[in-house]
Amino acid sequence: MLTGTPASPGTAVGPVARLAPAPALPAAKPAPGPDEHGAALAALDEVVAELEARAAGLTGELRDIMDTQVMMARDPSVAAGIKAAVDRGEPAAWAVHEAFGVHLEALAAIGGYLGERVGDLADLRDRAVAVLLGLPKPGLPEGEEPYVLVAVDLAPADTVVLDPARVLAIITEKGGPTSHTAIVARAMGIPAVVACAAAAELVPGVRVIVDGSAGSVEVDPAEETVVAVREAAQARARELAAHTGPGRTADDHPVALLLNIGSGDPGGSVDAEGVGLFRTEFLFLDRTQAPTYEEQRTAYGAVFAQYPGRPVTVRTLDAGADKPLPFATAADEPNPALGVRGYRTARRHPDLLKAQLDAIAAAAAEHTAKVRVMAPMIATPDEAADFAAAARAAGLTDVGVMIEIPAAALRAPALLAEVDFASIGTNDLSQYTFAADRMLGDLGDLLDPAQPALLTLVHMVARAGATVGKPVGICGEAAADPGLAPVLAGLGVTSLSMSAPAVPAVRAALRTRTFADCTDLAARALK
Ligand SMILES: C=C(OP(=O)(O)O)C(=O)O
Ligand SMILES: [Mg+2]
Repeated sequence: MLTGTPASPGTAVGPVARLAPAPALPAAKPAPGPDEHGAALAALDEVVAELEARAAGLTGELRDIMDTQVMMARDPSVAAGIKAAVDRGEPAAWAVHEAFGVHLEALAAIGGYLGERVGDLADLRDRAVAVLLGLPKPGLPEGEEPYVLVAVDLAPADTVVLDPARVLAIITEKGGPTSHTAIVARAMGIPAVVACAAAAELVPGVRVIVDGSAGSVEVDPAEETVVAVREAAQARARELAAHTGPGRTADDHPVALLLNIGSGDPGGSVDAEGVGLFRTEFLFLDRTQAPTYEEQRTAYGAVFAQYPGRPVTVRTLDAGADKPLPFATAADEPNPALGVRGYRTARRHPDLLKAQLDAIAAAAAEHTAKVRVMAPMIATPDEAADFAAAARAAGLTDVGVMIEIPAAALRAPALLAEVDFASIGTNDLSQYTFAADRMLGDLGDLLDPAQPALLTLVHMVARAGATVGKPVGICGEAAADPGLAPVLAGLGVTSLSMSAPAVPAVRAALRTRTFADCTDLAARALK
């Protein structure tokens, strides 16, 4: 039995498949053939064709990530670098390696968001080199058999093409519960265990049982165990399907179940009461300039159209830190998580916020969705008041703030006096309460949303909301945890917002307890 950090709930059984490693250039360099330049370009064409085929079935943010990678492969300076190396007598694989290497160093030196694309460029290089050396391409295993994917960590380009029909579960040696891998796995409903260092020893083909709720991996289980796990999973699926409709406890205390959406909106057909967090960053990422007012208005309208009569909570741009933007974020901040990010971006770029609020208001006027708007990373009542004034000036009437900074939770009554609702972002609130980088798997214990200090802050905000009769929801990953949902309800939150696959288990967890059970659990959790 191996243990790691639970990252996406559910159990699965299947054979291990590993992410193919990057190919290494052989120590002995062969003499160049007659057309090394042609061979190198053909290998690059093959890689591009494959990436384009992957991109074809995608939309939104995932599509953008793939398109950018294709653009990198097509960059004329890469072709020029290959030609120069071949002219100096390098064989094709070496020429490709060298040409990409120059760009890799340059990107890494720039740092920030561009620096983070180093992995994408290295992936292109490795794919082309693998073609030239006749080795398997790095990345996801090929073939049709479903498997349990094991990796050190997953590159964004790998996570975007994960197929839930083939990937039964994910185990990574690194990564934390709020890492990219974990978020994508939860959004796709794939069980996952991260920060499982011992997974390094798992050999391809061995059968494992992955329990994404417990964070455990059983290696080579007995047949009876496999049968029992499969039966339990089927029974669980039947139990979840038995509950539908709005979120409420066994004695009908309402806790609204809302969706977290971004570019990949699951649409209005999901059995949820509306949208609790519409992340708008996807419109702004991978671009050199902000999207225009018209572009934004169209994009927001397309989402509002999916939720007639239901709440859609739009979060204004949350740039900076893990989401740097060339036109909005300074590349040289020594500590971007504590920098000019989230709502603070409006200090330098008030025009960005104004255009966004205007576009949201214009799109809202064209649809019946109950559009709410909230700002990320609000720290003080003054910021809440300024944001509320800007949103109301744009014509928006239901205005809120995210509580992601301990200062905001501590002053919740004063903040709530300025706005209509609050939504607690537990991912960042954990990070700032525990001074623990939300991406670090090593600090998973501190980032555990059941930490009493975090629950104490949630309680303070929920109580402040109850006192003045204003809703206080949670839209961080804590809201997707069925084990924690009754505790959060008992602390007094009025809604839980999560990715679509998480809704049924959270709904069932609430339905099977009375509100008195929930308050009792909450009191015990606080202790
Ligand atoms: C919901 C949150 O925002 P994000 O994950 O987008 O920072 C959060 O911080 O909990
Ligand atoms: Mg946040």
